[in-house]
Amino acid sequence: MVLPMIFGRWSGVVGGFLKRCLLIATLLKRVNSQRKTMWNAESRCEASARHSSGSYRCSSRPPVVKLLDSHVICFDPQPDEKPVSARRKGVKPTIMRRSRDLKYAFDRVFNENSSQLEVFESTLKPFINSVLEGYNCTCFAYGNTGAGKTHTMLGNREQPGVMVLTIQELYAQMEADEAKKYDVELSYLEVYNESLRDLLSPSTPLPLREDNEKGMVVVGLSKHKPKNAQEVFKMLENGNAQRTQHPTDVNACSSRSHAVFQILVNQRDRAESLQSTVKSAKLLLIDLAGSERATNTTNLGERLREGANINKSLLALGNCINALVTSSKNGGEGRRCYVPYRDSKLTRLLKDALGGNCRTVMIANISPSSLWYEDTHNTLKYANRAKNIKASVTCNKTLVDKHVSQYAELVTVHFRRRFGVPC
Ligand SMILES: Nc1ncnc2c1ncn2[C@@H]1O[C@H](COP(=O)(O)OP(=O)(O)OP(=O)(O)O)[C@@H](O)[C@H]1O
Repeated sequence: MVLPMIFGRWSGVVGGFLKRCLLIATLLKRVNSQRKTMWNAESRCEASARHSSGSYRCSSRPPVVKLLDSHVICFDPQPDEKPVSARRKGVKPTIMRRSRDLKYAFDRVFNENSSQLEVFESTLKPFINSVLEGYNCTCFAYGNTGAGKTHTMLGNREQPGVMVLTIQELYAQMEADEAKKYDVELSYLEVYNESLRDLLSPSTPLPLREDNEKGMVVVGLSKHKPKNAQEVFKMLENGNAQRTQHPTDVNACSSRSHAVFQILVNQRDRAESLQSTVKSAKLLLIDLAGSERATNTTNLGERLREGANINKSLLALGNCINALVTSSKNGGEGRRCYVPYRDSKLTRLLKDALGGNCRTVMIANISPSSLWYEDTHNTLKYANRAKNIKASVTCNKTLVDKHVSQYAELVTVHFRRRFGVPC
């Protein structure tokens, strides 16, 4: 069933830490060339079927958001003025509540007709070059349950999401680069009810440890070395089949866990020399579970417990964002704020992505329906705050000197190449 636009889903993108200045710079505070915060915002509305059982039956009220242009979205807009003739006849306005007319600006706000490709091009595509240059990057989708996060991140066969498009583009660029040798390692896990589970090699809950050099390490997480994009898609599919999803009254296929897909790209020069540059970068693609109000749902038992854990971790994420924003504001004056990363597994995992050496793009998915009035407002406030986080990013590059014992081997290789002797 195709429903009118008003009942569809809107998804938004708030992007951050992009080095290139894409869009609305006016709201963004720049520090220096290495410390720039950029955020994108997108909003899309889908004229698609909606799971609308029980209390989620579609409303005929006007949408609670209005796109002013590709950078600004208005929450709770003033209702359009009624024609004078209608007012004279005593026709009541359709919206009785006081309009707040709040405007939020982001790097990019998409409309209901934006394709997955457009979303990808404004969010993750610029990150592919960054990853190949040795910068850590993260993309995560945030929003209330049923707002379209999984659709944006994973999509489906007809409309592949940004994760799929990113993998495709990443492999295309690596294969086209003849000067470098790439080595890809990936892992896929979920945070379910505050425990970590491997999605590619199901096991008991995994512990999380902090390592001085490697950052956060999930002990026992399986690592895989795909040879091409097709193998990555297969792993992604297998992992998604293992992910905890259950129908709720909001979403027939609701994600009950946060899914974290990690790709580690190592690269070095193909040409043999005594000194070579090794670059490595981590790309995290995260589909967060959706926030849900117990009063807005009829979830009971296990679903209610899952919902409470999801909300708890998203609240912890919000607290970290608040603290990081305060730190960014105080940064210049030397006052740093305590960031409560340890409040949840999710924030511990995302520590580097949020406040470390990482470029991050946040995708904020929202619904235009007045049924989600408070949730949509919260998502916009969340994203609006997050765009003020400033990151300091550096390239993960090491110069490797060959050991003397390897010199003889190198000389032989050069000699053979020069005289056409097969190695
Ligand atoms: N842009 C879109 N185009 C077409 N269908 C969409 C779009 N956004 C969402 N949907 C559909 O809406 C439903 C709910 O979306 P989705 O599962 O992505 O929500 P979610 O935010 O991930 O929810 P949860 O947090 O509960 O997992 C799905 O059936 C999905 O296919």
